[in-house]
Amino acid sequence: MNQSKEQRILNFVLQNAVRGDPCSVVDTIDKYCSQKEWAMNVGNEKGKILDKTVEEVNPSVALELGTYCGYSAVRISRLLKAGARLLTVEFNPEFAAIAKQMIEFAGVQDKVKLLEGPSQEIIPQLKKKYEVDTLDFVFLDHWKDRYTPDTILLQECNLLRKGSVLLADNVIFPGAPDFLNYVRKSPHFQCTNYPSHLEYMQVEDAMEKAVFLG
Ligand SMILES: CCCNc1ncnc2c1ncn2[C@@H]1O[C@H](/C=C/CNC(=O)c2cc(-c3ccc(F)cc3)cc(O)c2O)[C@H](C)[C@H]1O
Ligand SMILES: [Mg+2]
Repeated sequence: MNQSKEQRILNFVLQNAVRGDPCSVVDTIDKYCSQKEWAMNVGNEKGKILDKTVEEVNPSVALELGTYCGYSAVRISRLLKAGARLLTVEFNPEFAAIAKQMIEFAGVQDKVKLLEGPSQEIIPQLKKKYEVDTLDFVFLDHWKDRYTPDTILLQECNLLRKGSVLLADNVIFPGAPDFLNYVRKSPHFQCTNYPSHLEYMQVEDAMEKAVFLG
């Protein structure tokens, strides 16, 4: 049975990155996906916007929707202070298994909890089952038509507090038009757009930051 692209990415990391070094894992994925096979990791250009936002927020509790291979989970968790944690949600078991190995190889497993299942089921469990009070930071990078329903669900579950920061990937390409419409029209969010480019390509893309106002 021939390997999946995601398995090939993981193997390339296991053979070429430095175990326990999250930066080398991120750089090695970027090397593979820019030179050999494109994949939908946030990439290095938008990754720098993600880094800056995470450093600004300095979250104690962060949530990621759409783990995929674990690129942004490793990228985010490498910046977290001692004791801080990232909860990352992935409903595809094959991708969850890849991401788990990626996270462990990078040595960030103590900071990252991978929750396997659909976000619409996991989000309502965060308070009771995963002992979350409120979320300081949320990275949205799953199916683009799920950004809005999950943002509404986060509010309904009282998981956002005044100052909680949402950062959404791909608001230009593939695009998340209803999400942009929702957060920019809502009196509960203060939005900022960060123009960039699609990972590993010269296609325009952007990230949107939406700060919850309470
Ligand atoms: C209903 C379940 C919802 N709840 C869910 N709960 C848990 N996990 C979920 C849920 N919904 C999805 N996931 C997981 O998240 C991942 C999905 C990620 C999706 N990302 C894109 O589609 C994209 C496309 C392009 C792109 C650009 C140019 C192109 F030409 C082609 C593609 C670029 C990009 O940067 C992109 O992030 C993973 C594959 C999938 O299993
Ligand atoms: Mg993306």
